[in-house]
Order: sequence, then C-alpha cells, then structure tokens
Amino acid sequence: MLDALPRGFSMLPSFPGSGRLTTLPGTVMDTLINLLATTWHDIVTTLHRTLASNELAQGGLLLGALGALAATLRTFPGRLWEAFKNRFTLTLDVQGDDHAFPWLAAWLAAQPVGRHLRHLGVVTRFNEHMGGQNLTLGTDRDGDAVHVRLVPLGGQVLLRYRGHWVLARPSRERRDGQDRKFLGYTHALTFRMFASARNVIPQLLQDAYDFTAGRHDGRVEIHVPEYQGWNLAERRAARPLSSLVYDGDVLQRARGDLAAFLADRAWYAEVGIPYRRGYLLHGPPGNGKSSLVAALAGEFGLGVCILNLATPELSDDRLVALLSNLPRRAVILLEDIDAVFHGRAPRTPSVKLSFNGLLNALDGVAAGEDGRVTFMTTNHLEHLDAALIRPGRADVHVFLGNASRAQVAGMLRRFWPDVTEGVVRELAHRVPDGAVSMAAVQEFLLARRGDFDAVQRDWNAWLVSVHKGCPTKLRLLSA
Ligand SMILES: Nc1ncnc2c1ncn2[C@@H]1O[C@H](COP(=O)(O)OP(=O)(O)OP(=O)(O)O)[C@@H](O)[C@H]1O
Repeated sequence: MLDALPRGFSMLPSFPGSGRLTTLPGTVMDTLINLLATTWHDIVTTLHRTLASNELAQGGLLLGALGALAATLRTFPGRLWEAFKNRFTLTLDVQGDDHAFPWLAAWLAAQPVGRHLRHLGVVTRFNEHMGGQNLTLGTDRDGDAVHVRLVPLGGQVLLRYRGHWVLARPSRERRDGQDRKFLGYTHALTFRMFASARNVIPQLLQDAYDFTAGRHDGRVEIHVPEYQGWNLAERRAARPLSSLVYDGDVLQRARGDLAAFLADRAWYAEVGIPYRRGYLLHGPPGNGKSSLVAALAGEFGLGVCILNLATPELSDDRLVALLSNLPRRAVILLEDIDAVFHGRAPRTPSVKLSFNGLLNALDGVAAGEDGRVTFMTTNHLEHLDAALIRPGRADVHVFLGNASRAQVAGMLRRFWPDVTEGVVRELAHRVPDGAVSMAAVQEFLLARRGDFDAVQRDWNAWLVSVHKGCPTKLRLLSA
C-alpha cells in the first residue's frame, strides 16, 4: 500500500491567510501525504537494511530491548504497588503544626508497636503529648528531675486498629529559608490503610484525642513562633496566683474577667461579637505584668504564645497567620509593645511589621472556637497610639505600679509567715508608696532568705540605696 504511493518531493505552494489543512486544495493534500509516506518508507527500509547487514547493530538493538525490559521489570513491583495503593488504600496525613498532631503522635507512641519505630530523636524541651519514652537522668540544682524523651521521628510500623491494618509513618523534613538558612524541621505523620477502613478514621481521631485530653499536669506550656505556626519551647511549673501580691483587688478583677470570658463563649456567639478579649498590662518594670500572665495561664490551664513584634522576621502576613494558627487553649503575649512602635512609627528600621498590619491582625478572625485572649504589656502607656489600646483590641487596662506599703507587707508575709503582724507593718510603713518595684523588694528579701535579722538590719540602708536619684522619696523616708 505504501509502495503504491508516489515517491518524490516537491516544493509546497504558499497559502494566503490562515488556511487549515482541511481547507488545502486536494492536490496539495496528496503531495503532503505522499511526502510523509515516502519519508517513513525510507526510514524503515534503511533500518531494515542496516540490521540485516550489521551484527553490531543487531546486538545493540537486542541489548537495548533487554535493558528496556529489565527496567520495566525493575520498576514493575513499584508501579504495581502504586497502582494498588491508589486503587485500594487511603492515606491520612497530619502535619506537625496541626493541633491534631500531638494527639496522634502520642497515641501512636503509646501503641505496643510504637516501640518498633526505628528513627528516634532525643528532646529535652518536649510536650508530654509528643509521646515517646521518658528517661529521668537525675536532678538539677533545684532538685527538679531532669528528663529527656525519646520520640519517634521516622520509620514505619504496621498496627492493627479496630480490626483494620494501619501502616503508620512519622517523618520529618528539613526546612530551609532564603540562602538555605536552616529554619527547622517540619514533622508529619502518615497513616495508610485499606479504603474500607475509612469509617474508623473519626474513631481513630477520637481515641487519640481522648488519650491526650485530661492529661494536663498544671504546667504552663510556652510556645514560640516557628514559621507560620507555633513550637512548644518550654513547660514551666505554673505559678500560683496566690504567690503574687497586687494592690487592692487588681488580681481578683483580672481573674474574674478572664474567668467570665472563658465561660461566655455561647453568649458571644449569640450576640454576634467576635469571641476575643484583650488585656493591656501597664506600669513600671518589675511589678508583675509577665508574672500575672503566667499565673493566669496556669490558673485556667492555658498555654502562652510569646511573640516578639520587633523581630525582623515578622511581616504583616506572618502575624496574621500566627494569630489565626494559635495552639488550642493558649493566650498570646505581646510584651513591651512600646519597644516596637512609638505612636504609629516603628522604633527601628529592622521592624518589618507595620502598625496597620498589627491592628488588622488583632482585629482578624478569632482563632477557632477557642476565641483569642491577647495580653499586651508596656512600661510606657503614653507612647502607645490610642488605636492600639482601644476597647476591642485592649478591653481591660490594668495598671501595675510600684509597690504600695500593703504590697510590701504582703511580700514580707510570704517570705516570713511567722513574723508578727506588728513588725511586718512597721517595716512596710517605712517604704514610701510607689517608690520601689516589687522585683526590687523580692530581690532584697531573697538575698536574706532565712535571715530575718539581716532584713531588719539592712532595711533602711537598702531603701536609701534604691532611692538614689529620687530625693523626694528620700525625704519621705527619713521623715
Ligand atoms: N506583684 C508581684 N507579686 C509578687 N512578685 C512580683 C510582683 N511583681 C513582680 N514580682 C516579681 O518580680 C519579678 C519580675 O516580675 P515581672 O517580670 O512579672 O515584672 P514585669 O512587670 O513584667 O517587668 P517588665 O516590665 O520589666 O517586663 C518576678 O520574679 C516576680 O516574681
């Protein structure tokens, strides 16, 4: 049939316009077809002649064919497995920055087969929920136990869950920023199972959640930003609220307000108000702003996400992502906001965040059902733009000033509960109201821990020394 076609080659006529093949005149079509057929015929004939007369070419072809076959056979099981996986199995992926990750990781580590995971990591700053094997190495200077934990980072195990086979695989990937700067690791968990196991996934999630829920041990989890999510940096023993001494009913009001907010979720939804509350703690340094946040968090079993707004890595977009990605039951703490903006202007060129970006992020959608509790602290209320601290962004303003006499007395009682009330009051009375910070009082008492005579002996000299540069207060003191 091909042989019957005319051979030869002739120049194609040029066609005006955008003529398509179907519009070509019949003779031109014929010429084109003939040309293609002739070329194909020539190729086949040449190949045939070469192979018939050249053993080397024959061998080469055979080797090539065998190579192709071997390659196909080699990849065949993999491709068969891929096809099988796609057809009959399903995958459940959980990324490390997702709230469900610690539940599932802990659940997996607690399964008997979890012990067979072969890629382990050692962590000393860990979340109980990470699961793994806890090792106690000794005690530190304070007598607190020093733990490390072996956590699964890789490998895979096959386990049986509610009558289904599940292949579980923890993994982690290195994350690099610009110029290959190491940013940390991204953790993930993959569960692969037969498609028929789809209906046990909700139960698996429920079991993992139940496994970790209610395990709160009273420690406050401190989170720091990691990329667009949060990383558990530390678990601190919660500070009891009773260990803090504030003036008047400051503490009770702050506690009551937060308690009411946490209990009011349904009401907020009902009246359509975004479920969030902002607290502004202001006053001179060392008077318990950060301590109050930590103590309230411990009291209500909340975590604390500490965010430094001045860091050059914090852009407007990243702040929005971080605020909408808070861990469950965690408050956000923006410390020393006056160090970032003076009015609306950034204090240093390294601050990437814009003032409007901060306002928008604070106004953004509250994170999930948990709502959002924001604490801002500042030593200089007067440096802050009114827009930042208006109700809606900072609903409750709490002033924590220097120690009042009542606070000094309270601190003395904490250190020496057995000292008579008369002595405590007399010592406290010598301190002018608002003249020293609570941190300074604490430091003085700590240095004389267990030696009340030294406290009485050094009290006046100490007051004079902390009042250097404050003549009015000194006069009061010596009066
Ligand atoms: N009202 C208080 N009651 C008991 N201890 C206090 C009080 N205020 C401060 N302290 C003690 O002083 C130290 C410093 O307190 P904290 O860091 O909370 O102060 P701050 O107001 O946040 O300071 P800054 O403004 O410098 O960040 C803490 O160790 C804390 O125990």
